[in-house]
Amino acid sequence: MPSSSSFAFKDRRSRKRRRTHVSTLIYFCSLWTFLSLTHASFLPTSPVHHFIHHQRNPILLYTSVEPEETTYFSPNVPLGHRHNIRNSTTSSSSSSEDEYSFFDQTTVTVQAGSGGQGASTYKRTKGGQQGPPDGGNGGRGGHVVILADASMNTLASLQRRFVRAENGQDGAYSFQSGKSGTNAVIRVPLGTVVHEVLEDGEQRRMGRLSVPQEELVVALGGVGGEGSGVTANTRGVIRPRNPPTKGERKVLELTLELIADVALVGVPNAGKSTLLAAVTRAQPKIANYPFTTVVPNLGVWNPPSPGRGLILCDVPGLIEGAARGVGLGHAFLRHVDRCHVILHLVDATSNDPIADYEMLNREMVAYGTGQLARMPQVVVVNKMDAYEEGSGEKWEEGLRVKFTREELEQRLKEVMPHARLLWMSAKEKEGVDDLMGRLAAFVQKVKDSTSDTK
Ligand SMILES: Nc1nc2c(ncn2[C@@H]2O[C@H](COP(=O)(O)OP(=O)(O)OP(=O)(O)O)[C@@H](O)[C@H]2O)c(=O)[nH]1
Ligand SMILES: [Mg+2]
Repeated sequence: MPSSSSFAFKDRRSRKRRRTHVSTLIYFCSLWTFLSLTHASFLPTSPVHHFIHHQRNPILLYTSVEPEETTYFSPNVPLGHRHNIRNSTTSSSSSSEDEYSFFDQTTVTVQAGSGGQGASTYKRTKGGQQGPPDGGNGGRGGHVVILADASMNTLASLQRRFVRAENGQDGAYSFQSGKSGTNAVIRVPLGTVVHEVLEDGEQRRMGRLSVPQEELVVALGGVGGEGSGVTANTRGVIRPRNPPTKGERKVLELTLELIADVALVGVPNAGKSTLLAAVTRAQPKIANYPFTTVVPNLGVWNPPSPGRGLILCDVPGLIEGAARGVGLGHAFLRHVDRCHVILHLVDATSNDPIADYEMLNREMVAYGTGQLARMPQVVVVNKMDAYEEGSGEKWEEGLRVKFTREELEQRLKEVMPHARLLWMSAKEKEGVDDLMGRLAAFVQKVKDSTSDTK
């Protein structure tokens, strides 16, 4: 039988335990209320939390339990996930913008470095007295230099719109001249022409970079200030008389001029890039959709036996209205203009190869002063493998030929100014060597005749 004192002890103990429980409960309830008001998103979802959070920051609203079906951009997608989606769409949209802009012309502002200050110091003699002036000259400001880089083929990488060279360092005591500022180097592809844009909007040609590693100084750095020091050439001055000068600042327009022997011209998907890849080491993008090429690609074809090679320019596909600028036609036709010979590729599997051929010639005649119309043209029908026997697989791939080979040849010759028509398959590399051999001889003839007439 428990004693009365032990009963009293137990009673006190159980009351104490109850009190502890109640105070713990009160503590958790108040903590709950506090957290729900301040950090609602960390807590399990309840309509109250939703409401509070929604009011404060609807963008950050998401449930702690991910909904079964998440829709992109829904506020219910966890934040990290949503960020990924956003990033990927932003980057893809910007890259597609990049792809469809034509980077052969850009404007850049350059600022050469200013000269450093000349020092105005005096030699300290043993007794702490001031000796003769010993200030060094300020360093020269860095120049802005344009450098021809053979590994580049567009101005696309020139994202910086403002280029600044380093300032020269200041001179110091004991005849220490300041270090010259480092030059700023702008790398551009070969064939870049540099113009200075003057204040009245007029342009002054500064030069063209055509040899690898060629340099063009476009903005001169400022001259360093004169120091006070006595040297063999200067008598020493109490205060430097010639202050440093500022570096030049210029607005430059850079234009990429591609000069090739042969321009590969054709409607989108004709196989121009396939031909370039087949005969040169260039690796243009090739795909079965129009406008795969958006920037002209250059490639060098080397003949099998030693001789003169050919520079080929794969011009992006041209469409109706190109001469008026449709589909960046102006920019592309400008490159055709600078070549010696046009290689006109006709796609045998097009819906209407003859209409394509005539349309392209119309555009070339309409472009500029009509000089493209006078440019010699070699016509070649591509994708002749589509006619080959057993071309069943090709039909499955969706290649269709509207006319037989003879019909197409006859119809083309009816609209062509001459009867020299070549056939090839750029993909299967059939007829390609023959074409290139003839082309090289023809280009040489054209070059010889133009140099004769000059
Ligand atoms: N069967 C066959 N397909 C070819 C031939 N030449 C090119 N193609 C295909 O035609 C499609 C277009 O080729 P591209 O070389 O990208 O055409 P492109 O003229 O450069 O096209 P754009 O850059 O859009 O102007 C690709 O799927 C090639 O594989 C060929 O001789 N035979
Ligand atoms: Mg192409």
